Amino acid sequence: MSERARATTREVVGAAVVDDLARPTRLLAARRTEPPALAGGWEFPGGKIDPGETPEAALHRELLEELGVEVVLGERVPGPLARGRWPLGESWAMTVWFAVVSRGEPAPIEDHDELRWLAPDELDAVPWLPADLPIVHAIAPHLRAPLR
Ligand SMILES: Nc1nc2c([nH]c(=O)n2[C@H]2C[C@H](O)[C@@H](COP(=O)(O)OP(=O)(O)OP(=O)(O)O)O2)c(=O)[nH]1
Repeated sequence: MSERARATTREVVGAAVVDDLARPTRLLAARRTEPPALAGGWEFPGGKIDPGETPEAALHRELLEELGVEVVLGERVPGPLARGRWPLGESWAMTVWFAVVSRGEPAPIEDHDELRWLAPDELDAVPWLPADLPIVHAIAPHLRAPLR
């Protein structure tokens, strides 16, 4: 990453929403509706941090706006950049937390048109945004096969 890109890195937060923080068996994926270049790609719900907002507050706000849920945040999914963030192209970086829903039922209210709970063997079943693939692969070993 160039010095210029580093100087202008924009901060994004995302949630790896799972069914259970202690024994996760499913990961929630959300399909974007915009912008056109990203529409149809699957991602971690979340978004940009507003000025003056903490990353955690931004994530709670985004999940309420986008999915209509309150969550409890767990550990971060540590990425390769400073402060454990994940690169999103040249000029964006995303911090990702495991999260579990504490109130409400996730629905594609804003910015998404479909949600899917993915079991470990379904993680590759949706076309993730390219930058998200390494994050999905980092999460995969944490997911256990659901009890049937
Ligand atoms: N939220 C989210 N954004 C991602 C992911 N992967 C990825 O490349 N991105 C990109 C897409 C966008 O360029 C940027 C985040 O923007 P966003 O559109 O989600 O942010 P926002 O909800 O605050 O949007 P807005 O208010 O500016 O419209 O990061 C991901 O997993 N989750």
